[in-house]
Amino acid sequence: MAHRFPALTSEQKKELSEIAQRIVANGKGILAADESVGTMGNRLQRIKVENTEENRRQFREILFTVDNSINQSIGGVILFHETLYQKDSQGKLFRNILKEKGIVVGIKLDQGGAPLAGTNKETTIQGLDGLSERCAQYKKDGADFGKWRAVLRIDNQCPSNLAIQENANALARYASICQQNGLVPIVEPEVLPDGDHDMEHCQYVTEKVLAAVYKALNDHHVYLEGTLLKPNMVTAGHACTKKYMPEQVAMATVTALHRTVPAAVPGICFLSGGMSEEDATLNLNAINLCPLPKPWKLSFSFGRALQASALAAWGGKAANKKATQEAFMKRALANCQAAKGQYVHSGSSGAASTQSLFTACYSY
Ligand SMILES: O=P(O)(O)OC[C@@]1(O)O[C@H](CO)[C@@H](O)[C@@H]1O
Repeated sequence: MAHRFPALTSEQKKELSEIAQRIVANGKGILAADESVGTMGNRLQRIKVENTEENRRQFREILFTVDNSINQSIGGVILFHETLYQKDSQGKLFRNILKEKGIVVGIKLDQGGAPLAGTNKETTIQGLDGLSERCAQYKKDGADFGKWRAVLRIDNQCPSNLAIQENANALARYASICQQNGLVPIVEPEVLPDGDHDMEHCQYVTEKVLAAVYKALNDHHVYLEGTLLKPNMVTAGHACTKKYMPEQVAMATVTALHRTVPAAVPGICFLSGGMSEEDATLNLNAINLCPLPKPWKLSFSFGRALQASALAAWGGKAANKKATQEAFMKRALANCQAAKGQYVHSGSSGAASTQSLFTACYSY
């Protein structure tokens, strides 16, 4: 079959691949600060702070106004719609603050799950209708990448073939629409850590899911060099009694990726999925030290594992700004080192950094 209807011009491809590479250059990763209003509410509840627009804005202002040297470890920040249009207390748009630091601005594009009838509580993700128009507007408003999270569960008869195919197709359709509008798509098929399955089963499922995702991306003519993957690390289920070392997680994770993700993909930025901050960093470090071929940058796109200590340090009080920024900077630096396989655990982590951040059936 001849390639008669190219999806993108060479200029579009160049722009997309440059954006993707910038985000993951030199051990940089992504701060996933795209919690929806409800998810942010759960986070704020843990520190007994009311979930108001002003409180969400204040916490994010503290993160985004951290010292400029953050740009050595954070290459991109994913924002929720509300945050893209919010300003700091001096009236400056957050997105401009980030851009001036040389950080690429991203936007969450998926709009939550809808049940797949006839399955064991599986879902597909909504948000494809009108997506092209939304992407065009976000690009005008300063975003250069998008994010879409699809969720797969491990359980009795899960993930079903239907859930795998449907979510892979939705991710590919989203990726294609993003690229048409100049946004690098972050493709996030998350296999949830809920369950008592062992690590080997997670690896099996992750491989099935990723293989379907890359088949669908190819079917939809997605330009892989202008994408980033955001997968789960391969771990045992949260309720599994068997425990695994970071080296074992790393071997299972890189094996699964090696079998399914083409070398054309510039970067793989893991989600943290409820691991403690320290576990997420140690696993990422082990992944980068894994002695298998690794043709992609292996980095992070953490939400909980980059913000838990910072949230705890903040506690809703402006007076804690310095401590909050220090906590955030510390995790960002640790993960940047881990993305280069250079993280050395100091043994002096604060309580918040070793606390499990797991939430059952984590959704929006
Ligand atoms: O698993 P983590 O690292 O905490 O978050 C990963 C993530 O995809 O899941 C969240 C879903 O609301 C998003 O905020 C975030 O981008």
